[in-house]
Order: sequence, then C-alpha cells, then structure tokens
Amino acid sequence: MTIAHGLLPEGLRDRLPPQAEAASRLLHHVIVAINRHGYERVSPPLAEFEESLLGRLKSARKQDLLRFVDPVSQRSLALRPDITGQIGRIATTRLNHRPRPLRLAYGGTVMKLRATQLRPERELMQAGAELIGNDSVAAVIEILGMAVETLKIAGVKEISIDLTLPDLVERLADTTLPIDASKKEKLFAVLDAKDAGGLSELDATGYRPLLEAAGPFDEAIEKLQPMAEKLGFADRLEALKTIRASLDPSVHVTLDPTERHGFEYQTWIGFSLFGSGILGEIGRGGSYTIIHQDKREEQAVGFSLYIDPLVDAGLGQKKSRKLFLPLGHDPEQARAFRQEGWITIAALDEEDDPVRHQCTDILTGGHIKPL
Ligand SMILES: N[C@@H](Cc1c[nH]c[nH+]1)C(=O)O
Repeated sequence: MTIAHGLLPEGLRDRLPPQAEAASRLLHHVIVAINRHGYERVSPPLAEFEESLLGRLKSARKQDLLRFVDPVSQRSLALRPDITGQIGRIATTRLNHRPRPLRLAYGGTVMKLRATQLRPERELMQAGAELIGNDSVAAVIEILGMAVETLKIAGVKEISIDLTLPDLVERLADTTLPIDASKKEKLFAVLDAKDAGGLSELDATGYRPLLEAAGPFDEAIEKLQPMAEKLGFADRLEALKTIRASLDPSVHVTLDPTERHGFEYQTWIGFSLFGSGILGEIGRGGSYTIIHQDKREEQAVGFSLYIDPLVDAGLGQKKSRKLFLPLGHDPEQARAFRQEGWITIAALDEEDDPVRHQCTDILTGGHIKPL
C-alpha cells in the first residue's frame, strides 16, 4: 500500500508558522520562569530502555508506551510518554549524590500511545518542574504556586485548579472503610465512573459522600468534614485548606476527592490545571513516590504543563515588524537592525518586493520607512 504524499501517522502533525514559533517561545518562557525558582534544567533523551521508563515510579504502565526493538542493541526501547519518570531515574542515578530537596526543570516532546478525545495528538510538548525529596504541604505550595505563576507568564487568564486525593479511596478501603479485597477493583471502577448506583450494588454506600462532595472547594470541604473526622482523613482536608489559602484568590479551585484518571502514580495529592477559553487540561501534577535501585522510596512533588493547548489557544504569538532590505543594502547596517530585534527579509533579485513578504517597513537610503 502506498502512503499518500505528505500524510502523517494518526495523531502526529506538523507545526507550521506561526504556531511552531509560538510553541518554542512558550517553552522558553515556561522554562525560564521555572528556572528563576532555582530549578535546574535537565534534558533526558526521547527514547530509552523500556524497563528504565517503567522502573522508577509506582504504577507506570507498560501498555501506555510506544515501543520498538532497537536494531542496534536488539533491546526493547520506548518513547517517553511523560518526562517525570525520567526525572525520577536521573534523581536516583546520576544525581543521587546531590543533596535533597533536588529541584529540576525540563521541557521537551513526549509520545503517547493513544490520543484522547480532547487531544487527538499523540506527540505533545511537556515542560515542568520536579521537587525531589519532599512532598510536604510546603513543597506542594511551592509547586502549585509556581505552576500558576508560570501559566500567567505564558499568558493564561483565569486559571482553575481541580484538586484531588488520588490515593484516598485506596487508603480508606484498606483502613476505616474496609471492602472485601475481591471487590476493590470494582469499587475503583464505580468511583471512577462516578456511579452512585454502583456503590449500592457493591454494598459500599459509605463512599457516597465522596462522590457527592465534588465541586467548588469550600463547599466540598464542608461536605467532607464530618466524614473525614469519622474516618480519619481530617489531616488531608487541613492540608488542602492550607494549600488553597496559599493560592492567589483569583484562582478558581474545585475539589474532586475520588478523581484518579490521569493520576496513576500520584499519591496523597493531585491537581489538574485549566485556563478559560482553552480546551482541556493545560497541566497536571501532584505528589508521587520514586523508587531507588535499592528499593528505598523517596517522596517528590511536581507539575507538567502542556504547551500544545496554549499554542492552539493563540498564546505565544508575537507580532514582529519585518524590514525589507532591497538589493545593494549595507549588510552591516542590516546586522545592526537584527540585533535591535528587527526581522529582515533581503531581496534576492530586482523583482522581489516587500508586499510579497508581508514586510511592515522598507530600508531606503539607509533609513527605515514604514509601508
Ligand atoms: N507528569 C505528570 C504530572 C506530574 C508531574 N509531576 C508529578 N506529576 C503528567 O503529565 O500527568
């Protein structure tokens, strides 16, 4: 079968002007903003041994990887679906000797095996920060505050955060709200589907207040408080309240205590980030556990921002003035203009004209003249 000229595999696309430029500008702004908080950049490779991509985080899943056999090493390699796991690997190997907390920043493309309904692309650009060696409330406040600050710098207006407690259901199922081991997976599925009826069938109506509480932050906390005190997770609600109070009051916060989708490795706290007028999530993060080679566990917290939805919303674009340089212009003078920030288009022949190149200005007699 021949492949139509220019066709790309499902979920892959070319970024064209002006979006390609906007994407690299946004990535740069995001990394610089993260850097200013003392997070040092690392750049892991696009592909690595399949087992090292899976090995460092709890619950990283093989079925989420785009894998292939490397003809050179004959080993199974995979394209990274997420950079956080690679940061975990770096933290436990090459940077294992560095004092904690370790603050690392990253940015690059990731490859998902499957697209989602909201995001049909499989190749996405991710940029983020990981704080390794600490998952305290103070660490979460630093990470979430940075995520909000960075999104504002990227031009996002009206930021919303959806907080979640990814391991709460599991913790309750193992302790104060016990459920038969054989029913556990079913319970997770029913809660993931927000199926209150399913809870009755499972004889697990004790979990219903968790579903009913989901919504705006203050109301959700109020609804959860009695249950939290009775079932021993009031400490979690206190932590959430402190985190909420640290956030810019203009940020809209909701709480969905059972949401686990997309939080496969996050532990006590997770969050999704949204921006008004932007389709889908623009970032996600939370606390998680990194496993060392000697099986020792280390706590961490971080966030990843997704650059593509920001680009699609028109962010990162900059209107530049474009200067047409006719034949015979002075190259030294042109270089000086570029240093000042001008974009120049040099004529290639007598017929070349500034309109064809959408120039805003022209150089005549050594002077810039607006068109
Ligand atoms: N990398 C995760 C988010 C995250 C970063 N650090 C912890 N969690 C994601 O994109 O879903």
